[in-house]
Amino acid sequence: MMDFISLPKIELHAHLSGSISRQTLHEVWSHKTLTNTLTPPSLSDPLVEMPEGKHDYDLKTFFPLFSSYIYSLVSDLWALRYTTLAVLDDFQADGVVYLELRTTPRAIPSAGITKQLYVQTILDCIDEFEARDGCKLRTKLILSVDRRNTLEQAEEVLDLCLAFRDKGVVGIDLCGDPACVDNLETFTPVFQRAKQEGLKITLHFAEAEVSGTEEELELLLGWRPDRLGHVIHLSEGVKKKVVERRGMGLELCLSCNVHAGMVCGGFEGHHFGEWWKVEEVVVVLSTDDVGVFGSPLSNEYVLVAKHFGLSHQEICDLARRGIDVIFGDEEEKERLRRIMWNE
Ligand SMILES: CNc1ncnc2c1ncn2[C@@H]1O[C@H](COP(=O)(O)O)[C@@H](O)[C@H]1O
Repeated sequence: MMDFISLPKIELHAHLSGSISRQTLHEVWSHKTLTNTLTPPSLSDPLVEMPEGKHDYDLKTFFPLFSSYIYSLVSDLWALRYTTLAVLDDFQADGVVYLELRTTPRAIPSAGITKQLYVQTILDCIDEFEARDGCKLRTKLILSVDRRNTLEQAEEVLDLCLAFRDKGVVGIDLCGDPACVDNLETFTPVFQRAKQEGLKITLHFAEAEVSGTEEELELLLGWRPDRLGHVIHLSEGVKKKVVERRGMGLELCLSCNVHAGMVCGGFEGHHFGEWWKVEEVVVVLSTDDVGVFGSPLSNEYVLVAKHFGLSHQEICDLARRGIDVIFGDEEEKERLRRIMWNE
């Protein structure tokens, strides 16, 4: 039996706030309860609010979880640092050697946190973590534009990407509730400027039926993304266009899609089966929100081995191919080529 935790892995689609484990959220809650800093004081224990084993959040219940609960816990510098370091620890313990974490810059006025300080704090945590003895995990940051953003807010995200690009920010993302489909054209100048500046682009793509219209997907492809996340509701025509782009990274999140009911037919029916052998694209298994959906990256590899019959060699090849589509530099790619398993 292959050791899927020891297998060196690359994670490219992980949302910071969604990657915080329930245990870590519980620790934050306990600390705030003891220090009388919980707001509101009636906020329930994460282990009660999100019981261990509950992973059936769908797209309707999932997004409010952040705005109405998790953000109330991660609401000051201490909690932001504590949870970010715990997330890095969790990925490292699962055998992840290269991580691109993404997050939506969030100002927290009650704690004196600007979006700039939010990003700086996360980058500081990454530096601190990497300076630890024996640390094998290297982490880069992607900043997310939320579909609900205004043009000004999206511009702000891009400005932050550019301001922090020498300090660990490597790309820009479009995320958020796929039911918000009206605003997208507004963002075109932002993603055009990102491209001109040489920033890498990844987009949540055809995550839900409403966000899988020909019109939307054409628009998103027009921004010339380097990678696409989820890629679920694609017409044959759009699939062909994705293939024709050659070398496009596809961040596929099996457990998230199955637990959230975003795909039909369970794991066997997941479109991983359709894409993983397509030579023109690079499939990268990803967790999306391991804190919510509960399946660490090692388990995503277990799942594809089990449901799609990948051999030991095919698992190693799948993990290594991700190197080609990371947003990190050549030096990082070289490091990964040295440490990732060939066989
Ligand atoms: C089903 N998968 C998904 N689809 C779309 N957006 C998602 C997502 N999972 C997470 N997010 C986005 O990430 C935010 C939380 O992390 P950050 O505060 O940014 O670190 C969510 O509010 C949502 O906008």
